[in-house]
Order: sequence, then C-alpha cells, then structure tokens
Amino acid sequence: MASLLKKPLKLALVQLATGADKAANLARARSRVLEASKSGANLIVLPECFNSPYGCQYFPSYAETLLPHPPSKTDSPSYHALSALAAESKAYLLGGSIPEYVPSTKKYYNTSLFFSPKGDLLATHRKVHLFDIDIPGKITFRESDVLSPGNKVTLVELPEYGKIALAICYDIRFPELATIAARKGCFLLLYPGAFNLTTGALHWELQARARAMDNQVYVGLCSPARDMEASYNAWGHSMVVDPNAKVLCEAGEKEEVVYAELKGEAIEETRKGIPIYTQRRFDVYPDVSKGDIKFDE
Ligand SMILES: NC(=O)CCC(=O)C(=O)O
Repeated sequence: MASLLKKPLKLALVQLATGADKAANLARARSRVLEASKSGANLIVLPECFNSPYGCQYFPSYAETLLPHPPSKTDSPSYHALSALAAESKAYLLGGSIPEYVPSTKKYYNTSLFFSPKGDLLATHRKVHLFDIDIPGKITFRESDVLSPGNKVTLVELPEYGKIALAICYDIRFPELATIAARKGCFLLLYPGAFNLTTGALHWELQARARAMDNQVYVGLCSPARDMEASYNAWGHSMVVDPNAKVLCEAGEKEEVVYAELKGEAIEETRKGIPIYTQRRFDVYPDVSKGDIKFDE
C-alpha cells in the first residue's frame, strides 16, 4: 500500500503572542513564520485568531471579508499578508483563523486560510462546531452569540506529501471529523485552537492524543501564547502528536515555535502493529466516512 505521507515533512507550530493591534499581530506572525521557514519547515501553522484577541466582543471589529475571491487588500489585509508570507517562506502556511464577515448574509465565521508555497489559497475552513460552553464558576463562552458555523469537512491535497485535514479548536471534540479525515486518507489533522486554563488543563493534550490514537495519524494543535492581561487566557502548549499518540514536541505558555519531523513509516508501523484499520466491524456499526458528508476537497 502506498504511504499516506510520500516524503518526510517538517511541521512548525507558531505559538504566537497576539494583542489588540492587528498590524502588529501580522508583523509578528511574519517574523515568526520566516524564522520557521529558515529552520527548514515545510508546513507552518499559526493559531486560532492569530490576527486579533479571542473573544465574541472582538469578532465584528476584526472581521475581514474574503468573498468574492480574491478579496481586495482593504477587505482582507490578513489574506494578502498570508499569501505573500507563504510565497516568501516557500512553505505551506495555515493562517489558523481570522474572524470572517460575509456582507451578503451579514454572518460572521471563524475561518482559517491555507496557502500553497506559491502563495495560492488552497482551502478555507469555517469552524464547524461553535464553542458554546458553561462551566459554572469557571468559564462561560458562547461563540454562537456572534458567529455562524461552517458546514463542511475540509481536506487538502499537498501534491508532494499527501492529504491533510483542517479544523479549528472546539472541532477537535467531535471525533467524527477526525475519523472521516483519516479514512479519506489524511496523514495529518491540524487544529489551530485557543483552549483556556480550565479546559486546557483538563483536555488539551488528551484530545490531541485521542484523535491521534483513534486514527493512527499525526495531530498538530497550535495555540496563541498565554496572556494573563487578556480577557481570555489561552492555554498555550501547542503540540504535535505522532500516530502512536506520543507527544513529539510541546511549547510552554509563552511565544515559541515548535517543530516535528513527520514520516510516513510512523503511520505504517503503528497500523501494522495495532491493525485496527483492518479490524473494523462495519457489519455491526456504520462507517462514519460513508454517506452524505459535505466535503471541501
Ligand atoms: N476556541 C475554542 O474553540 C475553545 C475550545 C475549548 O476551550 C474547549 O475546551 O474545547
């Protein structure tokens, strides 16, 4: 069987310190992405809401308009900054997410943008599962007060490497997305995400390792750096997990770039040793990757 990952890939996660100044966030992202590309990264990831603070009160004022494609520089400075940066760094670049506004429907989304090493937009992913939680005395958050959900599974083909899946933060709690992506042949699931001090301590690493273990693929989670002065305190701890659920690299809480070398053999060896791939009982339960699924491939 052909390898899901055709050749080794160096993945970089940029755990960016973001603030209120969008231009400063973009400039900071640029210098960290260029640093990662100088270190040989082939695929570089920026966090959820990398160009703005994270919070419902911020989404409208930071939102950019992406459609019709390509957007003007006024409609989406972040699109143009990311496109130029991908081309300059000659690496695939995932702009973890930005708040997006669609004037025709007056809807806001939490949207990531994925660029080729030539600076072409290959995919966008609108967060499918909105972060609405209420843990009394700890954290209440309702993205759905402002945002609308996306409605597709996003898979992207990188011709020299293979297929990857894009999702955002709270999407990781819904294992169906990960399973569908893995069964469709992805070698890597990427989740830019801003967990917080409550749920980060509980579930950040557990979710990453669970998605990797269940699906025997690589998983990357990229957080903003923690800022205790901000209204929302991101967990940090960006990490890459291997197909055997082992953490390959992990950031601390501050701004940092972490790297991992991904290899196709690791997926094959894991699946050979524990062959759940050939042991599924679709005569007992359904295959979630079959049926009426909305894809953007
Ligand atoms: N930005 C998010 O979606 C946060 C998700 C989160 O913290 C969680 O626990 O899930």
